[in-house]
Amino acid sequence: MTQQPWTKEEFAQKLRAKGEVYHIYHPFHIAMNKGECSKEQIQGWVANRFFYQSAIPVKDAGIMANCWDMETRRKWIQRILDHDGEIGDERLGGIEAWLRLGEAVGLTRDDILSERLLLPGVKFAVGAYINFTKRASWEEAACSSLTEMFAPEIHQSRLDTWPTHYDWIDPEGFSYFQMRLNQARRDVQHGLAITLDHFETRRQQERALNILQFKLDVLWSMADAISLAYEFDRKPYSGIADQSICHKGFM
Ligand SMILES: O=C(O)c1cc(C(=O)O)c2c(n1)C(=O)C(=O)c1cc(C(=O)O)[nH]c1-2
Repeated sequence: MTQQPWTKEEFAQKLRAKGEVYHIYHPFHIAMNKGECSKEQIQGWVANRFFYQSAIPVKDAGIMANCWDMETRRKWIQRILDHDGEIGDERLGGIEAWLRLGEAVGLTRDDILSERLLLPGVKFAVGAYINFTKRASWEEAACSSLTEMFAPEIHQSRLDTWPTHYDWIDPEGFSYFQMRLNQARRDVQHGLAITLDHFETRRQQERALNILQFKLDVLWSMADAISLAYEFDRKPYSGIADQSICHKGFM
């Protein structure tokens, strides 16, 4: 027997309920916001998360390349500009703001851009996200961005706790988190409207929940890789080879 679709309110509620397994609850992130991370752990997280940051506009350009709806593209393009910044606009793009966060935690730009601290596990998780959004329809890809529903809370928790716990971090570095509060809320309004309209049958709605779970898995896997390397001191090839080995390219 085919099950009745959930109403839009019920469906939105089910999507929001997925926040229960957001990476804000990952032990590494909990420790980070309690002030329990060392400088090296914070640096490892910032350098690795940079790869996610720099992948976001590539991911969004891929979504736009699959999208024949002009109204959607006119809104979606803003996500690329938020991260890349606009020529002639003195506001920081997200990628530049993240590089400044890197400097604020004591890394050089080269430490980050050279990818020498990048962990293969983080790279694979980010690659899975990019590849999913390339293959999926733009509506499904939009749905996969909905972990952003939960992101303002994690950005806010960093703004609330880091300045006291990590007073060695130059506060200028926090502007990325500040900027994302409103940008993420606006992105979510758009992504959620697409999702609620597109996934109509119960089967489709369940698929949307599965897509959101996929994205939660991406984020959790990144945190796992960072935690293994920096919390449990088990970087890849630990004890057998140079621990900064990681293949280049191949996305
Ligand atoms: O710091 C975080 O925990 C976090 C999480 C997420 C997320 O939930 O995907 C994003 C961001 N930050 C972020 O800064 C960002 O620009 C972003 C874009 C997207 C996306 O899927 O399109 N997620 C996120």
